[in-house]
Amino acid sequence: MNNNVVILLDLDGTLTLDRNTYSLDLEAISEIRNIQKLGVRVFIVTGNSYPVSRGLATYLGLDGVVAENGCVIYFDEEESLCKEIDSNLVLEFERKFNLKGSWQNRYRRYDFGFYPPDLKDDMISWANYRGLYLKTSGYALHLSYNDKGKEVGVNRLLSLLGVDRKNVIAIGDSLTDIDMMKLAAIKVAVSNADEELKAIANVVTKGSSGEGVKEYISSLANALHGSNKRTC
Ligand SMILES: O=C(O)COP(=O)(O)O
Ligand SMILES: [Mg+2]
Repeated sequence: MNNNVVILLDLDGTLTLDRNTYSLDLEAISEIRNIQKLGVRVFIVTGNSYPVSRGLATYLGLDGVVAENGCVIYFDEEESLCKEIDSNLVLEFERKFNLKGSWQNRYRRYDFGFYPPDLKDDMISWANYRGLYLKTSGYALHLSYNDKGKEVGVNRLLSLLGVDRKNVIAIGDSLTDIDMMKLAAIKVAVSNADEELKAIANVVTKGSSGEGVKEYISSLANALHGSNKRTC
C-alpha cells in the first residue's frame, strides 16, 4: 500500500465541473475515493472559509483541509496560522471599492472574500499601505495579512504529516494555487487553469477542472497499482 503519497487539491475551478460553477465533479470524487483505497491521503486546500471546507471534507471522506488560503488547517486538530483582520477594515475595503462581501465572510477571521474578483492597482495600494495583501482566485478577491497564501497552511500540514516533499502532488486552477505548488514535487494544472499556473506546472491535464482531476488521479492510481503489484 502506498501510504505516503499526499494529494493537495484546490476546490473552486479544480474539483468543480468548470471554473464558472460551484457544482462538484462527481466522477472526480469517485476517483478520489478509489485512490484513497491505495493509501493515498487527499486534502482540500482552498480559499473558502473553514466551516465550508471542513464540512465538505468531512462528507467527502477526505483526510483534512487547508482553508482561508492557508490560514486555517484541520488534520486531527484545527490550527489558525495568520493575523486576524479587524472587521472595520474589512468593511472599509468593501465600501471604498464598492465590492460585495462573500456570504462566507461572517465565518472568516483571516482571509476575506469579495466580488467581483478583478484585481485593481488602487485596491492593491490600499491593502499594501495597511500591511495587507490582495489576491484573486478568479472566483473572488481575497484580502489578508498572509502574503504566502496557501503555502503557509500546506507547510504546517506537511510537517504534521511528516511526508517527504517528493511524495506531494498539488492540483489547481488559479493564481492562488501557485504558492502551494512550491511545496509539491508534482505540480498539476488543469487545462483551463490561469496561464501563470500552467507555466510553473510540470503536468497540465488534457481535461479541464474536475475532468482534469479525474484524468490525473486515475492515471496515478494505475501507476500505483502497477508499483504495488511489482512489490507484492
Ligand atoms: O475561495 C475562492 O475564491 C476560490 O477557492 P479555491 O481556492 O478553492 O479555488
Ligand atoms: Mg481554485
